Amino acid sequence: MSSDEDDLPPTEPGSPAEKEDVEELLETDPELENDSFDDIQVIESVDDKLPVTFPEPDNDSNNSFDDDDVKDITQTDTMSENSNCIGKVSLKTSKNRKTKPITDEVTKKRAFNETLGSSSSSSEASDTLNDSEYVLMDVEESQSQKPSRSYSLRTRAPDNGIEESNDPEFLVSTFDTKTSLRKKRHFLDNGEFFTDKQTVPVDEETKKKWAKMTSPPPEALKALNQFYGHKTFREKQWDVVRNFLAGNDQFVLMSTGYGKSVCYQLPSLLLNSLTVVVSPLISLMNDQVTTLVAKGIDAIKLDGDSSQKDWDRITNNIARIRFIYMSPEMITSNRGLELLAECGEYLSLLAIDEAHCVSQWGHDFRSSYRHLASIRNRSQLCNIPLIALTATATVRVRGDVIQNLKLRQPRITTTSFDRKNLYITVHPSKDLVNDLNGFLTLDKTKGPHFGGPTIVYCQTKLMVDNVNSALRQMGVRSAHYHAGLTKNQREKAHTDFMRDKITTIVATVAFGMGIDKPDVRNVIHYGCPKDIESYYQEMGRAGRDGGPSICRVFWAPKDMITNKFKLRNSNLTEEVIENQTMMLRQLELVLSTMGCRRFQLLKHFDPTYQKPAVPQPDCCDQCTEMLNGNLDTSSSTIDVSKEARWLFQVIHEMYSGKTGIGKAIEFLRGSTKEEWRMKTLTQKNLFGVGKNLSAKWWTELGKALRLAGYLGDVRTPQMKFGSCVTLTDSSEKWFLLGKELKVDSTPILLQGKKEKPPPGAPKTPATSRSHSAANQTDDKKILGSVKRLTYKSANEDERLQNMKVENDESLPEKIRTLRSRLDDLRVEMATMYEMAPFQIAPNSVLDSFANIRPNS
Ligand SMILES: Nc1ncnc2c1ncn2[C@@H]1O[C@H](COP(=O)(O)OP(=O)(O)OP(=O)(O)O)[C@@H](O)[C@H]1O
Repeated sequence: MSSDEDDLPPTEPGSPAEKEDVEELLETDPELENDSFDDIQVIESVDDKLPVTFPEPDNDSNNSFDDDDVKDITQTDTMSENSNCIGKVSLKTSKNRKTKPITDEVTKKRAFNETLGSSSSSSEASDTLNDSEYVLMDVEESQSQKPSRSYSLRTRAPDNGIEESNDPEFLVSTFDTKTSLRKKRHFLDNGEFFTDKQTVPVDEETKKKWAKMTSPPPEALKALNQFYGHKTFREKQWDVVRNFLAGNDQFVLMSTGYGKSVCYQLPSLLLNSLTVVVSPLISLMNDQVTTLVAKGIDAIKLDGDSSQKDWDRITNNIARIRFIYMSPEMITSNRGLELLAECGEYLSLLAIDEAHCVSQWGHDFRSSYRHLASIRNRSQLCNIPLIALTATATVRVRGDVIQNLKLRQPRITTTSFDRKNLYITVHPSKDLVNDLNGFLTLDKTKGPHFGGPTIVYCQTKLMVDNVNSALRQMGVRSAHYHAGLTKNQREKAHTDFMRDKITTIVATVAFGMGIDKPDVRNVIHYGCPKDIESYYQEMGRAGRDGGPSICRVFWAPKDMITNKFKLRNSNLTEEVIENQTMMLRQLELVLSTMGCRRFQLLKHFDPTYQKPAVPQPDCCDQCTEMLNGNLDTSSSTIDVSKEARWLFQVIHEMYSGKTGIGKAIEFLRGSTKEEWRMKTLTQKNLFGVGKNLSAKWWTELGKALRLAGYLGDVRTPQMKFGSCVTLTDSSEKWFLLGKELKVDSTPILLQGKKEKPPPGAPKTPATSRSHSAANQTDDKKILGSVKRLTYKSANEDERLQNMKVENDESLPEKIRTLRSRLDDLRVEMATMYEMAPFQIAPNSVLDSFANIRPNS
C-alpha cells in the first residue's frame, strides 16, 4: 500500500533552518489553549524615552518608545486635585516613594493596586517584584489611604434611577483595580464625555410588545445611544434583541467586528437584569469587563484566580450586577452552577461567546466548551434563553454547536461574512526586509509605518522576534508579543499599541482575541496562517471602525508543508486532522487562486455565496489586476473535464481506493513502474494518456478536485502518514452524467494547460504577472469595454488615500497641520486619561473636524 506522496510530510525536515522552524512550531503557545495573560492593566514601565535615533533591536524589551509618561503626571495631578476620587491617593503616595528612580505615575498606579488588593495580585505581584525597574509602594502607607477613598459609581437601581453606591468593596471588584478605569470614571462622573445614563423600564407587557416590533422602539434606540454611543442598530442587531425578548434560544453568526456585544448586552441593560457570559479567554473577559465598567455598567469576571471575596461580592450585590463573565470551566463547575442557581430571578440570559469553540469542526475547538450542555440540565435554568454567538462557523459547525449546547428551536441570525472594507492582497515571501520595506510610509512624528496601526502575525515566536527586529532596524516603532515574553512585556506592548505609542505590533496569534482597537488599518500575516478560518478571524481585526483597511499575506509553499507536518504530528483524531487539512487546503486556494480571493474565502463559510460577475474594485489584488487588464478574467476557473475523467477512471479501475494519487498519476503519465498493471483494453488506452502534463500539474489537479469534493481521502489505521484517494458521490455522478468540469484555477493548473509558446514569443499576461501589488503596472489594457478604463486600483481609491491623509501633498497645508495637531492632542488626552486615542475620538471625527473646521 502506498501513501499519498503529495501529502506526505518530509520524514526529516531538510535544512537545519527548516528543522528549527518545525521544532519551533511544535512548541505551542500556551495562550492558544489556556490563556493566562490575565488582565491587561497599567503600563508597568515608564522611564523609557523616545529614542533620538532608532534603537537597535532589543528582543527582550518593548520599552523603547515612551515619551509622554512623565509629562502627563502634572496633568493627572491637577485633575486629581479637583476631584474627590482616587487621584488623591496617588498624589500622596507619589511623594513618599522609595529612592529608586521611578516616576510619580508608576508610584501612583502601584499605590492603587496595593491599596485595592488587585484580584490578580498574587501572580502579578511576583511578576512585578522580579522586574527591577519598579519599586513596590510601601503597603502600610497605601493602606492608610484606604479610608480617604471616595467613589461615585452610578448603578442602575430597580426604579431605574441613578443611585450612588455605598459599597466600596463592590466598587473595588467592579473597578478591577485599574487606575485607568478610575480616570474614566472621573470623566463619567464629571459628565465630560457621557451624560447621565439610565435604563428604561420594561415590564412584561412592554417586553411582549417589543418582541413583535420589527423596528426598534425609541427607548431601545435611546439605550443604544446612551450606553454605546450608536445612533442606529446595525442590520439584525435589533432582531437578536427582540428574539431574546420573546424568550427564544438563538444562534448568532455575525462577521468579525460586526457588533455581537450589543446583541447580548443590551437585553440586560433594558431589563435591569443579569446576563452571564461564557468567554474562552481571560484577556477577552477583561477587555469586555473593562469596557462595560468604563461605561458605568456593573460587570465582573470570575475565573480560576477569583477569590472568595469576589464570589461573596457577587452574591451580596446580585441585584445590581448586569454582567458576570465566566470561563467555561468555571461556569460548569459545581460552584459555577450553584451561582447560576442563586442568581434566580435576576438572571435573564446566558450568552456563549465565541461559540465555534464548541465544535471540533471549527478552527478553535476547546474541550471545556463541550461541557456547557450541562447548564441546560439544571431545571432552574431551563427557562433562561441561551444565545450562542460566533463570527466563524460553517454550516457543519453551526449544527454541531446547536446540538451540543442543546439549543431549543433556536432562532438563527446570520449576517454576511463579507467585510467589504477589507482589501485582501497576497505576496510571495522572499526576503523579510525587502518584502516589508516597500509598504512603509515615512512620517515625521510616527517614523516609518504601514499607514496606520498594524498587526503583523507570525506563526512562531522565533519569527515574531525576527520580524520585530527587522522592523525596528528599519525604524518602525514596533513591539513584539508572544508567550515567551514576561507578562509585563506583553502588557506594555499591548497598552502601547492601544494608545498609539507604537504603530506596529508583531505577534503570534495569541494577540488579538478580545482586542477591540477599531482603527487597525493593516493586518499582515508574515508566513501562512494556520487555516482558512483562523485567517478570517485574524484578518477581521482590521478595520473594525468600518474604515478601509488592508490584509496582506506573505507566504511560500513551504509554509503549507510545515503546517501539514504540524497537523500530522498533533494529537488530534483522524477525523479532525482530515477536517483541518481541508481547511488548510481551502486557505491554499485563497492564497494561490488566479481568481477573486474574497470569493474563495467567503465560499468556505457560505457555499451559496455568488461569485461577482465582474471583478470588483477594492476587493483583492487579483480583482485589481483583472480590472487593470493584467490578468485574464476568464482565468479564475479552468475546464479540466478531459483530464478529470481520465483520473477518475484510473483511480476507480486500477487502484480502487487502495493507493495515494501518486500511483494514478504515474500510470497516466506512462511510468514504466506502473506499466505491468495494464490488463484490459481501456487500461491500455489510459496508460500514458496524460504524459504531456507534468506530475506537478496532475498533483495540483488532484488537490483542486479534492477541494471541489470530487475526490476523497481514506486512511486506514495502519497508515502513519498520507492517505489513499477515492472517488466521491459527486465524481461518480459526474462521471455518469457530467459534461463539463471546471475547478478553481491556480498558476500551476493554468500554465500547465497552456500550449508551450514558441521560443521568443511574448509572455501572456497571466504568466508575466508579478504577485506584488506594489509592482502594478500603469499600462492598463482594456478588457472588453471602455468602462474598464475608469476603474481604479485599490491603492488609488479615495477612501484608501484618506488613510494617508498626512502625506497627501495636494491637501492644503492648513488642513494637514490641523489634522496632525488634532492627532497630537488626542494622543495627549489619551495619555492623560490612560485611554486609547480612539476612545477619545475616532479618526472619522478628527477628519471631519479638520475638514469642516467648526468655529463654535
Ligand atoms: N449599531 C452599531 N453602530 C455602530 N457601531 C457599532 C454598532 N454595534 C457595534 N458597533 C461597533 O462595532 C465594533 C465591533 O463590535 P464588537 O466588539 O461587539 O464586535 P464583535 O462582533 O464581537 O466582533 P469580533 O467577533 O471580531 O470580536 C465596535 O467598535 C462597536 O463599537
